[in-house]
Formats: sequence, structure tokens, C-alpha cells
Amino acid sequence: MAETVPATVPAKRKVEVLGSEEELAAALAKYVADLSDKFVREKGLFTVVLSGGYLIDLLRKLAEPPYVESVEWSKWHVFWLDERVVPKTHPDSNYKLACDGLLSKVPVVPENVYAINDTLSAEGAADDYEACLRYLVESGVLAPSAASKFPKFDLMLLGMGPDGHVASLFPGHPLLEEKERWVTFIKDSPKPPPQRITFTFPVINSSEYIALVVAGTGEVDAVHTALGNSGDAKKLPAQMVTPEGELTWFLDKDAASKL
Ligand SMILES: O=C1O[C@H](COP(=O)(O)O)[C@@H](O)[C@H](O)[C@H]1O
Repeated sequence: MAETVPATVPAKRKVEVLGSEEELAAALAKYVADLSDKFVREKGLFTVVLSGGYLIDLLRKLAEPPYVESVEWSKWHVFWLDERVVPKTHPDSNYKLACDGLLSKVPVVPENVYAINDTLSAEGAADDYEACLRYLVESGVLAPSAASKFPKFDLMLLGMGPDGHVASLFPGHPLLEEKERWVTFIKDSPKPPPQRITFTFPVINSSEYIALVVAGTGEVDAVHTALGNSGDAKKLPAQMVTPEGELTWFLDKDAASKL
């Protein structure tokens, strides 16, 4: 049973607390499928950005009935919010995680799956992915945000680490302040592997919809800092997620247990 936390949240931020991990997975699948229907109806395609981590397992119900048949998978354009600089076959690869957990089980069009180039250095892969996004803006697959001029994705699906990081944007790291680049790289990630590429906050915050998804007990303190009245003045990367559109936190009972 979903409970919407009333709190003093801004109008464009919602917090959905689900009774269990299973209910969270069901709510998330419906949310993604509904947005897919909306954008496919409105503009004929759906641009969706995936993260790594346990988010992918929480998307598992999209590969089951009714969604495996009802979602217009051929209209999906799939991107990665961040990627580790490892081969696509490596267990640390966010691409591999998403393929194994979701994309290989649904009829997405391979040409519409924009993996990060795993043959390049971190710098090279970030430049290459940004160039790919710029080409997709020119060709009309992505639209620029009228407000920010950064590309505007329909939906970004974010996880959050116990330290409050999102994408590969870690607390206290200078990359949090990046204002120009669309995609950048990090070589000193505090969470292994150290070399990664990541979307920047200006791109993340140009999104139409963002779901920030947290389950289990591992991130309760970060959830409390981000959403509760913890009195903690420090700003977590997750608190810097303030999209032009709508942000929904999807939490299970455990993740919300300190709210
Ligand atoms: O390293 C990463 O961590 C975050 C959070 O992962 P989780 O396992 O705590 O869910 C993830 O969103 C990001 O894509 C990944 O590269």
C-alpha cells in the first residue's frame, strides 16, 4: 500500500513510501510504463536514463506481464546516467547489469540503446558520450530544455548510495559544481571502480521526470538527511536533484524508517 508523505515538500517533489520491496518494484514498473505511454502518445518516443546498482533489480516487473507486452519498447531510447570505465562484459559494468536484468528480456531496438564506449579512456568516453547526445539533439531524438539549453530527458531513474551519492557524483567532489559539461569523468571515485563517466547536474536537473529509488536499510541515514528533519546542514548530492519537471522519491518501508 503506497503512502504519500505529506511533509513540507515542494509542489514538484513527491515521496512515495511502499510497504515492501515487492510493492516498490510494482509501483515503479507502473510509474515507468505510464510515463512511457504518455511520451509515446505525445511525441512518438520515450527517452529513459538508467543507473546501475540495485535499481535494475527493482525494474524487474517491467519484463513481466502485463508490461512486457503492453509497453511500446520499440519507441524507447535508453541511456546511462553513469558508467564505470570497464569492458561491457565486466561484472562492474552498468550496461551489463541493465542488459542482464532488463534490456535482454524486452524488445528494445538495439540501435536505440546508447551504451558508453568501453574502448576509450575515461576522458575519451565522456567526450564521446557527450558528442552522441549532441548529435541526438541535432537529429531531434532529444530536445534541449528551453530553460537551461541542456538536453531534456523524459525520465531519469536514479539510485542513491549510503553516502547520498547519485550517478557518479559523490559528496564533496568538485564535479558537483560542474556547470558547462553534459557528461564528465571521475578518476578518484571513492566507491570502486575509481574511473567512471557521469552525467552532470545541469543535465540531470533539466529532466522532465526523475525517480529516486531507495530500498532496504543501507541508505536510511542518507534518506533521513535528504528528506527528514535531521538538522544536518550538509548537502548530499541527492539533495541537489531538483529537476525542472517532477521528482518522485520511491522508498520502501525500511528505507523510510527514520522519516
Ligand atoms: O556506483 C553506483 O552507485 C549508485 C547507487 O548504487 P546502489 O547499489 O547503492 O543502488 C548507482 O545509482 C550508480 O549508477 C552506480 O554507478
